[in-house]
Amino acid sequence: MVQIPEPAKERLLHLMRILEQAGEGPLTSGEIESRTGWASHTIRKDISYLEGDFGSSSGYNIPSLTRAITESLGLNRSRKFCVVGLGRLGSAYLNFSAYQLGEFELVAGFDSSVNRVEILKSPVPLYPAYKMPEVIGRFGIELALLCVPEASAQQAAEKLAAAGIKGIVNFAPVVLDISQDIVVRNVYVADELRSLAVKITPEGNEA
Ligand SMILES: NC(=O)c1ccc[n+]([C@@H]2O[C@H](COP(=O)([O-])OP(=O)(O)OC[C@H]3O[C@@H](n4cnc5c(N)ncnc54)[C@H](O)[C@@H]3O)[C@@H](O)[C@H]2O)c1
Repeated sequence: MVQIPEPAKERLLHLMRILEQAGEGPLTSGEIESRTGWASHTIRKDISYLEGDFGSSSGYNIPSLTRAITESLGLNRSRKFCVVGLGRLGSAYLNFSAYQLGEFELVAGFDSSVNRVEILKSPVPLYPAYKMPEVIGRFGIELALLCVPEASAQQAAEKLAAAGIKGIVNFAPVVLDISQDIVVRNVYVADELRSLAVKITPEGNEA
């Protein structure tokens, strides 16, 4: 199988979201360019990593291209995930409707506060944090959204690692020090704002 470079994978994931919203199609590389700002040759190069025939002169066939991206990126099977830390942020993710879209299945929530677990209304079962090893193993949970305070994040991540979790989306503003076998994505709003600020600041302008 062709090795797809990481930046191309990121763009293909973004393209998948565009395809999901594009309706019947077909969709031309020019239309993709105008929605993303990526150069047409970059789009064509990214799509060339995929196996199959999606058409291109009059536009890409949306269902075929979506299927090819899904298969090439290994997204063609369902994965179970949990939310750890059920405060303001974590409890919002418990009810996020996008999870009903398919490939990710929310199966459990955990919090160190037994009281929180008992009072919160949730579409999935909630457990005290000490049950993470048992529940994660029993359901085969692969991924976790980590929504605990900064001071608890490292310890909670270590517990998730010991329980066999494979990937963590870390919302706490701390860089986790855990096994490199576990994939971590850090999601910080402050970083996104910084990234915007960098982009809108003219080069060399220190103000
Ligand atoms: N990434 C972002 O852009 C962004 C935005 C907002 C908040 N945050 C971060 O998200 C985290 C959660 O924020 P919040 O406002 O929901 O906090 P919160 O205080 O409302 O909730 C935290 C929850 O985590 C639980 N908890 C604490 N230690 C735990 C552990 N070891 N195991 C399981 N549960 C544990 C607490 O009982 C509490 O219910 C914080 O680190 C915050 O800085 C990030």
